Amino acid sequence: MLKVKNLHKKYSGESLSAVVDISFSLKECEVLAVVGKSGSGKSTLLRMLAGLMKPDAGVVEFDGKPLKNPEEQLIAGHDKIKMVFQDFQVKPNMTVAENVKYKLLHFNKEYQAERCEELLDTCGLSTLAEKMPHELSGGQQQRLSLARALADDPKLLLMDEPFSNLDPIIKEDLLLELTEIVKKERLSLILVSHDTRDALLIADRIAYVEEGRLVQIGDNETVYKQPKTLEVAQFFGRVNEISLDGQKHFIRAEDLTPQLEENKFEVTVSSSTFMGGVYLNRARYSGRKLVVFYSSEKLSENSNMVLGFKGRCQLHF
Ligand SMILES: Nc1ncnc2c1ncn2[C@@H]1O[C@H](COP(=O)(O)OP(=O)(O)OP(=O)(O)O)[C@@H](O)[C@H]1O
Repeated sequence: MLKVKNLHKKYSGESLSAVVDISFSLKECEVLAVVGKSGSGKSTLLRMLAGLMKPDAGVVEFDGKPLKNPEEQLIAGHDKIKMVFQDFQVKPNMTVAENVKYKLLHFNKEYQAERCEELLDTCGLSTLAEKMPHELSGGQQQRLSLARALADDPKLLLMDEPFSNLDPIIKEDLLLELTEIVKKERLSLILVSHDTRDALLIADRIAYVEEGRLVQIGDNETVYKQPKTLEVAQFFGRVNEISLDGQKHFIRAEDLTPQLEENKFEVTVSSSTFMGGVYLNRARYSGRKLVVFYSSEKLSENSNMVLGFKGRCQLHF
């Protein structure tokens, strides 16, 4: 449904391009997370996908037709592509239900009432229908923004760091609810995030962007287990660079195991920090080289132990 071909964008006055030759496609009902470090070009890409920013080069095709850029039409954007903004964009003087109905004004009263009820139910707002926006919590306001976006009957939702200002558990719940809503409404979703947990939680595929370039796109497990570069690997968690017998091995912290009889080496523990559920340990080997690994028990400082890793856990770039 969405095809992105060789997109390029450089802001005037900037020496580096914000988006460099990005191409990918998105299927119907697919959820794609675009991840990358701050300043890597994620938001710029999303704005071009929404038709809110003109690319310097390249095309965005939606349902087989090139997307019009803002200079080619009176109101920027596309009817079926909806960007959900973080700053809520709700009408402060209307109730929750009125806020949603306002988006349905061009329909008859009966359909308005029916669709409004359905959307409030979908977004978990039924009991709050008569509340004013200022009476809602942050999460509830985000749900209202979503309900309003859904009222426009989009086929593709675009979200830039949704729910980022909420508590982690509330955010996690909302993201899971969002996947259900997206499935129920048969929508595709592109979500921008710098948080790998968001991406793994919600996406079918992950796109990793670095310095404006699409470094890797693939299903979640592939991107995690077979990262194309060390940067992609490190974005998803701590990676140890271990030199053993003159060879370099890249091993995730969770794949370094005490007492394993494979690829073993001796370390001295320098710290063991409780992280809730696991301890994060730092240790030295071969003099001063650092490794990081997890354990279920607290380890004693300066204790010596043997760590190992399975050959199949090695990351190859
Ligand atoms: N309006 C602008 N004018 C000039 N440069 C900009 C503008 N907006 C973004 N940039 C630059 O373009 C690059 C990409 O920015 P963008 O906001 O797309 O990255 P991002 O990955 O979304 O970052 P973050 O995760 O911090 O939001 C950055 O170097 C940024 O400084």
